[in-house]
Amino acid sequence: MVSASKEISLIDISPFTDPKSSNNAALRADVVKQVKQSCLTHGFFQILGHGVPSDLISSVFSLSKRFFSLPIEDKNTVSLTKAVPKGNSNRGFEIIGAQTLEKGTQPDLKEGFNIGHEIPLDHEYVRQGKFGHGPNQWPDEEKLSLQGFRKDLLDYHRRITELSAIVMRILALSLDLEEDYFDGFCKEPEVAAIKLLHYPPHPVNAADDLRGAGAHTDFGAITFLLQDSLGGLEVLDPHSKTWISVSPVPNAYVVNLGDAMQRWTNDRYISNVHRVFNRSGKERYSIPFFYDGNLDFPIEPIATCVAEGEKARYERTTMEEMLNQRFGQAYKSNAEK
Ligand SMILES: O=C(O)CCC(=O)C(=O)O
Ligand SMILES: [Fe+2]
Repeated sequence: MVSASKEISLIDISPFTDPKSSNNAALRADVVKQVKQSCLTHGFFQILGHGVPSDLISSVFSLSKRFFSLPIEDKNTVSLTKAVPKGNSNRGFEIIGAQTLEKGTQPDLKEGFNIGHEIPLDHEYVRQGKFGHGPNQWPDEEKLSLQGFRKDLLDYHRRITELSAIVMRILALSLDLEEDYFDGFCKEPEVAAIKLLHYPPHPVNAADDLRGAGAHTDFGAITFLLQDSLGGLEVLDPHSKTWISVSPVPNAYVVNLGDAMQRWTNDRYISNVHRVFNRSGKERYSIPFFYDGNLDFPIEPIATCVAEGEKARYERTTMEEMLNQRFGQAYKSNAEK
């Protein structure tokens, strides 16, 4: 059963983004309280007042639609299989079925395009063979009528990275930490990545084990998702174990916590299970941004999240170890088939 999403709060974070209200302590405290409540219950909320320009959001959506509507041969000019270093970079276009996010289901009915911070081939993460890292692949804008693709996507990457740092500050405050507690986590935005996604309509007679995106939790710290007006994102309600559909709100971000946040908070905050079915009968587009910080940043329960007498539920690990393991699983389950 899927119910509507009044459970997922819509929070105006402008007291943290708009200089006009940013010295109003009461408004800021109210935002922190609402965010905390959402993190404790669903690990999902939506935000408005985020400051990312709506014309940039529209442009990124329309570039994404133009890209995915190209013939497969054109999309394959920037195929993930051509990314360098070979086999180790996840920058570029991935075909329908490249990922299987839920074990035991068919490969996901979605195609994607991964774009990260612009890094050169001699960047230290690339030289060290860190998984997923390589230079971006850019389509030929003139030939494929994608003028502005690179500029707008990089602009978007910069804006959403800035927003992520602000939301991490709100999260730090919600955990009774200094506002700048997580600042070191994303000193350099190499790891944070945009994923353009396209979901064809879910076939009416599809087998039971077909998903747009299979049930999963997100790998990193926090995800900022733009979804179009069609809906289709579902979040598991941890109490009733029913699926809640996340209603699209124009220009709002769906924000959800990833596994690193659940570990930091010793399970107080939830990295919640979610999935996608595009039952709209139309082409669905969404744009997640995965805010995964510096690879060597330690991930272990934070002292304020472990009460006296309580045990830390997780060993110390790093962002790199967490990402390697989860990425490996999501792509490996296909390779094994
Ligand atoms: O497309 C969506 O609405 C969600 C995608 C998602 O959950 C993911 O890529 O991790
Ligand atoms: Fe996700």
